[in-house]
Amino acid sequence: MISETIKKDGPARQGMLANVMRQFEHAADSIELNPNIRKILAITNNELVVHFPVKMDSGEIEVFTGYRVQHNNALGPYKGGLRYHPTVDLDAARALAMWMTWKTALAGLPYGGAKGGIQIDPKKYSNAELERITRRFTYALGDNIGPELDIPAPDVNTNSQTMAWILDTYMSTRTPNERSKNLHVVTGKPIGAGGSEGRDRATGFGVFLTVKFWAEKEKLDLKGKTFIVQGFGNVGYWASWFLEKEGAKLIAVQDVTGTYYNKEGIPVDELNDYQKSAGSLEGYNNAALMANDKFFATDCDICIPAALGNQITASNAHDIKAKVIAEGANGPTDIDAEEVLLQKDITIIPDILCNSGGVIGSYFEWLQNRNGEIWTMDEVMEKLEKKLKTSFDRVMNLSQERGVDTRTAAFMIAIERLEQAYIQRGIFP
Ligand SMILES: NC(=O)C1=CN([C@@H]2O[C@H](COP(=O)(O)OP(=O)(O)OC[C@H]3O[C@@H](n4cnc5c(N)ncnc54)[C@H](O)[C@@H]3O)[C@@H](O)[C@H]2O)C=CC1
Ligand SMILES: O=C(O)CCC(=O)C(=O)O
Repeated sequence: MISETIKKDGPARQGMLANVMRQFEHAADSIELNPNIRKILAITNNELVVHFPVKMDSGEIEVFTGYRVQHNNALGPYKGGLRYHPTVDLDAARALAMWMTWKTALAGLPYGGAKGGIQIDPKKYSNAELERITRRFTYALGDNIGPELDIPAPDVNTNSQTMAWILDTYMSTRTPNERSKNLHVVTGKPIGAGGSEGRDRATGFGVFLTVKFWAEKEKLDLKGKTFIVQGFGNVGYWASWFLEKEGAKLIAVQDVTGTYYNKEGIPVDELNDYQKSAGSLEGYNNAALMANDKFFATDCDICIPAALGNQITASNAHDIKAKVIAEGANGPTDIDAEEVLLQKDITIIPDILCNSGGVIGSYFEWLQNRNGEIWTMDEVMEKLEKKLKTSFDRVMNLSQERGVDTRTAAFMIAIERLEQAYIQRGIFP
């Protein structure tokens, strides 16, 4: 049981799991969540750990460890990304799966929450090896994923190509008659393989939209505002692209190789072109190198963590100067940092709201595959904006009405939706 694991290890274990559990417990207290439902939501439904062998280019065999944690499916099939990273383990997958449950519930989607991945540093492997690793992982997951059961999507170090390999491998295990009915086993696919227009940019677009809604609420103009971005991958790039288009200026960016600063502004597409040719931001010379631990202290209006969890901590939160933190990443702010930020009156657009454009885009892809439809980019973006605006307003209104912080408000809406589902089904009157 998750709660027991955390209690046993005590407060010294400040991982993402401890954070999500404390966020959950705080919101559950605030809505006086039915104690029986609380027990159910505090644990994961299923946890799968697989070890699978793969032949490397050298001919040697390596054995990899993969995870898929399915937290809850009261509202629909499990949904959530697959991460390829050395930090992926059972606790990370549990935490990220729980966040998915709250995220899909808050967005009003017919989904539950799951997450998984492989404990691997993908940079060490060739493309051909990554393809074989992904295909063997898919075999190992077997019938634990499926278009109406558990639908993976991209996350850190996975992309549309990874999803296409999973789709192809999964389909090869179906009978010929079933194959075309399984396109929606994964989302975030390339367009030609059943993907949706707009899913590539959906998360970053959603991050941008929530910043735009915040600015409108505060009666601020985004034109001329400065922003910093940690992580220049799928989420960081697209969030930057849309913000720049609105007239805001990217002045600092950090990736795994370092931190790059230019107070005159860093052109987003130029930076992306550089990254595409160089493989990372390393060596980008239209910006000065800056100490990594000074990144969050940069003088700016908007701060977008869009990399890994637990990046904003008690040790750097005091120095943050931004007026708003838009959490593109999952779990970037730990509990202690959150207290500091709230005291400093910095607005947090919480991850389960801020980055929910991704799973909303995935839902649109899944619906199109399921119904044999193809939507245009404009349709996708319009529907996404409408859904996000509804969520954003609900969170901000509840936060104001109940006098709670924005994260707690977002969790309250999500958890109440789940509570209602259990009660209406008559299991826990
Ligand atoms: N891809 C998606 O649709 C969604 C992603 N997210 C979350 O957004 C975050 C980023 O995901 P993606 O952009 O998809 O990943 P990605 O793999 O495309 O990019 C990750 C970026 O983070 C950087 N990074 C990695 N470790 C770092 C470190 N220690 N310090 C600074 N930068 C570091 C990498 O260099 C890279 O620029 C993750 O937390 C993910 O869970 C959330 C919702 C959906
Ligand atoms: O698109 C999806 O299904 C989920 C993406 C994801 O992993 C996330 O929102 O954290």
